[in-house]
Amino acid sequence: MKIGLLTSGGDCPGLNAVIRGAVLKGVISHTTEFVGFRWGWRGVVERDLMPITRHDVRGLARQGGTILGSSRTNPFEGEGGGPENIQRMLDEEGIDAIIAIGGEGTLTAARRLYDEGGIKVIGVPKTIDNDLLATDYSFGFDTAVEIATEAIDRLRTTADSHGRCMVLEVMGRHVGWIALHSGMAGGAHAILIPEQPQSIEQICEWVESVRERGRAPLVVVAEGFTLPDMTEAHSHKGLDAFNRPRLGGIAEMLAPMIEERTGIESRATVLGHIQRGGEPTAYDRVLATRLGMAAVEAVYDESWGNMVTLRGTEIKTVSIAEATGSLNTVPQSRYDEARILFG
Ligand SMILES: Nc1ncnc2c1ncn2[C@@H]1O[C@H](COP(=O)(O)OP(=O)(O)OP(=O)(O)O)[C@@H](O)[C@H]1O
Ligand SMILES: O=P(O)(O)OC[C@H]1O[C@](O)(CO)[C@@H](O)[C@@H]1O
Ligand SMILES: [Mg+2]
Repeated sequence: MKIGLLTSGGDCPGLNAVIRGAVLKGVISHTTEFVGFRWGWRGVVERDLMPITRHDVRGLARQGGTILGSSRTNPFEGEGGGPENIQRMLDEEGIDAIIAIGGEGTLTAARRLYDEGGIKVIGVPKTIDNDLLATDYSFGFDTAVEIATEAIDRLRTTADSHGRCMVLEVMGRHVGWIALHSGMAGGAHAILIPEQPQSIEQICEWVESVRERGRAPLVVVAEGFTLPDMTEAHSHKGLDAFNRPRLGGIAEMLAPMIEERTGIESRATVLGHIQRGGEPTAYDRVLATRLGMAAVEAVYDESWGNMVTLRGTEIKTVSIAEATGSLNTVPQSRYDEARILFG
């Protein structure tokens, strides 16, 4: 059995741990050979691959990024794209199956390749945003929350020194999980997420009540948050490779609005890709390793078109089609719980 691995979409701490988990499981429990496609689906379409041995994955569990590289290439486009060309390439390379590690887009593409051309593919979900419905948690999320929480802790001391209001922007294109968890962990005085538009008046009310108690207000905002009069998330950095607006900058918009209305000197910090870089936490290393191992088992079970997933504490297999239908948004009850701590 020869398996091709690829990592696609935005990178995420834990991708290398998945690769290591898969390779060790395959080599130790079976006699699997592995190759890696470089730069996600681009490596599939352009036949850019490299062998991966047990030696190559040594020490990888703690290494951030992905040794294979990633991109947002569409596997249905280009000369070598589409199920027929891909199947021909797999046959010529002697590759029996693909394990695609990626977010909702990557997994959707994987499922289409299976549905439309019978490509033998298994998915592994990744996203720091934790927005995939079929998995209770995705690896990378815990690491991002740790980094954001550390940022809040650091902002708090400088905010206290100057009596300033700090607005920290974290990632979260469609959902506010990183903001919610880091905000709760760091004791933020307001958490603003895409699922819950809030008026500037309400935000300022929270900020002023913090000041009245003699504290320096700390607001955490997800990049996808909107004020009620905004029709889409704030973006001023153009489009990404898949023609979606690059988000970022809502904190820089909110901080002067807060300062103007409350008279409290305010500062914005955009955490950005720092949340996606560096070593994964122990939790993410374990989760990613288990998912990598389970993906290899799913290949031997011929569970094509499915992805591995965390359900409670168990790793299960679910249909990608089911998994990518809608997003894992922050439920109202979780926001209401956090809201008790605001102001
Ligand atoms: N419906 C689709 N059909 C075919 N290809 C798709 C589809 N959706 C996405 N893709 C391809 O998969 C690539 C990866 O998707 P995307 O850029 O959304 O990353 P992702 O895997 O969802 O990770 P991230 O969490 O960073 O968004 C896209 O750039 C696109 O080329
Ligand atoms: O790496 P890029 O293309 O800037 O993507 C950024 C996006 O990727 C994510 O980090 C993960 O989907 C989002 O939170 C963010 O909007
Ligand atoms: Mg995506």
